[in-house]
Amino acid sequence: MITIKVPCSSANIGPGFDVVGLSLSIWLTLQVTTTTDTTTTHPLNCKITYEGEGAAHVPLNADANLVTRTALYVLKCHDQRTFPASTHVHIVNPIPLGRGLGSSGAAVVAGVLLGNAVGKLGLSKDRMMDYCLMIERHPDNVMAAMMGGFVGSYLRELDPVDMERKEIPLAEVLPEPAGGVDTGLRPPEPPVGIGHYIKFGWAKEVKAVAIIPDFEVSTATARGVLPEVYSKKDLIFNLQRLAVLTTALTRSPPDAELIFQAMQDKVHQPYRKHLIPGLPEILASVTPQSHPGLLGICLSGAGPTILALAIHNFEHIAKVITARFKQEGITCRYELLEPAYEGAQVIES
Ligand SMILES: Nc1ncnc2c1ncn2[C@@H]1O[C@H](COP(=O)(O)OP(=O)(O)O)[C@@H](O)[C@H]1O
Ligand SMILES: N[C@@H](CCOP(=O)(O)O)C(=O)O
Repeated sequence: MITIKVPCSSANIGPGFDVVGLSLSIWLTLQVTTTTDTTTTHPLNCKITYEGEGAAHVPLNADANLVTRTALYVLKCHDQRTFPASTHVHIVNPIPLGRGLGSSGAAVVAGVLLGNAVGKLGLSKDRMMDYCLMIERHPDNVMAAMMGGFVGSYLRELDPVDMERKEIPLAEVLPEPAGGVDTGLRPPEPPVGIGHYIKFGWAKEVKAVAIIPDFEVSTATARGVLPEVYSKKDLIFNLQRLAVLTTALTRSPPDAELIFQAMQDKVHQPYRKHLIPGLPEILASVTPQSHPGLLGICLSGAGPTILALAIHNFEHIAKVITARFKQEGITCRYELLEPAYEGAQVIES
């Protein structure tokens, strides 16, 4: 059996829009075996079973499910048109979908690892990132999920030929489901070295409380409300804070006042407030002064999850934010999470 484990992630951490990501301790797991049911043949040789978040609507056909569709992309780039005969992929997914905890990033990373493993391709993690970035085109979630921990990344400026390949419409990279029928087309291979990253340190006592509302915000929708251009003032506001934040979160004991201010943002959160009722009030009212133990608070990824970084008082902080959402008629659950330092793993047994 091959087991593939990929952590969820929280992108942005306030000012680091599309730049920083923190992998966290909720794990998407794939169990890959050979199916014993030889009476049924599955399209593209792949039987999918699924349990966990979104089980009622996540597709179970290999050319539609994001995990196996991604794996097929990697396989087809290596002239393997299907999964090896009788592949069975059992997906266990505790990452809530569309909540800003990087479920799609984890699915893409898991899919690339799956393609690499079943196709026996021997790709490095760095090369696999290129495949991930052809599909999820902001690096923060996929980089953190693959590499683990608190990660900063940038996309290299590509030469015009590579840029053309990288900008190929997503529909050509991941063609629409063809009902198990192979279109015969070889998909575009990624340029080499699209994304580059560095792992920051992390003060061990800092934990992440994720307050997860019971509604979804698709990342595509939440990117659609952002402006095309920003003022110099707002850009400098974020850059100043991000420069301080990445080191402030490594220091022990953490400086709550410094971190709280360094987690302020003017690039994405203000524009997303219409998608998340109560967001500005929550971000402004939960502070280290009002809630000892709190270090900083932000929208997790594109939301609607709120991420509170804290060193103690976790339950109280979660309950206060949950109560504020309740005033808006929104119910929440919360999880106390730790960084997933090791990132994505493939275990063969
Ligand atoms: N394990 C999975 N298997 C299949 N599809 C998934 C999985 N995880 C996420 N997805 C797809 O990704 C979508 C959510 O992506 P997105 O809107 O980017 O939100 P998130 O913030 O959770 O990444 C889901 O609606 C689903 O289509
Ligand atoms: N930088 C992206 C991150 C999206 O994260 P997700 O977990 O909501 O998919 C953005 O803010 O759009």
